[in-house]
Amino acid sequence: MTQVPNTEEIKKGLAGVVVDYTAISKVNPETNSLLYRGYPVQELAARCSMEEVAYLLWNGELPTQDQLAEFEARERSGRSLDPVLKQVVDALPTTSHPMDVCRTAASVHGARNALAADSSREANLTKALELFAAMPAVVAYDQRRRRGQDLIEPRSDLGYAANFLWMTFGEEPAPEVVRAFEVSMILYAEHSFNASTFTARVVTSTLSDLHSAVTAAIGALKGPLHGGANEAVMETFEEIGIRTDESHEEAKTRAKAWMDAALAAKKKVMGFGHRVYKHGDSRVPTMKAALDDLIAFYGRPEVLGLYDGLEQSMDEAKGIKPNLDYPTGPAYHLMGFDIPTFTPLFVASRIVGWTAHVMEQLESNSLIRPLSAYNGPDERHLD
Ligand SMILES: CC(=O)SCCNC(=O)CCNC(=O)[C@H](O)C(C)(C)COP(=O)(O)OP(=O)(O)OC[C@H]1O[C@@H](n2cnc3c(N)ncnc32)[C@H](O)[C@@H]1OP(=O)(O)O
Ligand SMILES: O=C([O-])CC(=O)C(=O)O
Repeated sequence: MTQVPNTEEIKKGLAGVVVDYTAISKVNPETNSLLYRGYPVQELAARCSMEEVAYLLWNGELPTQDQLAEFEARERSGRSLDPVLKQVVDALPTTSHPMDVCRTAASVHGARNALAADSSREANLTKALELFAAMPAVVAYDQRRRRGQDLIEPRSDLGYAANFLWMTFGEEPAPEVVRAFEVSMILYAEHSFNASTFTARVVTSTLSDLHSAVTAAIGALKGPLHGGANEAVMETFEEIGIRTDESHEEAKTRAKAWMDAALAAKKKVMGFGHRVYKHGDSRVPTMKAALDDLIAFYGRPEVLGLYDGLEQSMDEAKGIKPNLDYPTGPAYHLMGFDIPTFTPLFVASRIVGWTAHVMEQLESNSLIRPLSAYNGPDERHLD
């Protein structure tokens, strides 16, 4: 390609630009499908644990029973909140967003890691697993301290998803809730060259380290056009008003009226639309089924009414479909998470995808450095 920028080649937002190969996941908007290392994500969500999916994304194959046992043992041994990290978290104001706490925690993890500067695949696999194991404690404790509650120690008899809920709420979670939560974690784990993963790859392409890449990716995920949308969805539900005494139909009617007014005011409604999927997000049906199970479990038809009303009105007015952040928002609300904890939950899961991409980028690295077309003042000189 010529080094003299051709303005006709400008692709704002890199829309439609194919930047590199990846063998980690395949997003196919034509068939509305998503494969992790060749496996449909729906099959993985139905039949696998989050630990198995993490192993698959990092290693390319599902684990044997022995490999899984070893992997689980390592994950379980890394779940406690490092006392130094706890001091750092405690020193951060509760007015800060929990995503700022996550970003700080990832950075502190790197600064305290003996392997920080070692970017061999072996060291990166170790650091990725350590971060994956440790982040739930940060997310769970941060929500608890904001509620004036103490740290809960992890339980090594529970799987990743059940332990995450245990450390957040200090109660043995119901199997229905664990399953819905685990499905959300699996669906959030990986999605090719999305903005935060691309950020991680850009950082890695400079031969910087894994924790720097993850820290930067957390910053990219925070925005409401990306991961921050799951929080914004629930803020919309709250703005419309969640009335537990309302029927499905009553709630749906109010939600439709809210959406009609929002679209008439040319508002962008978070949780809808996607850069790649234009006919619906491949993950939504699976997460919607998990949300339906939660709604039945908690007996909350009015939440479904709000969900259906917004979705239907948006579809009728603009034909724009929900993305994954749309069903996860109300699902996390029903599970009892506070809204500002929603995007940190996404972080805890996406750490797997980001770090898989860090390792892949290093396998055939090329510095990521596109061109720009200058449109500032013509050359001029100091008087
Ligand atoms: C897990 C995830 O990160 S999924 C994404 C989460 N993000 C959100 O939910 C934020 C809301 N959605 C959006 O802002 C967008 O749909 C994006 C950023 C996700 C994708 O954006 P793009 O591919 O750049 O599409 P773009 O924003 O140009 O939208 C195309 C048209 O659809 C409209 N549109 C897209 N999404 C929405 C929405 N959520 N609400 C209202 N209108 C929308 C745009 O206004 C635009 O209309 P126009 O052509 O009349 O100007
Ligand atoms: O792919 C994207 O652009 C955003 C997304 O859905 C994700 O990161 O899961």
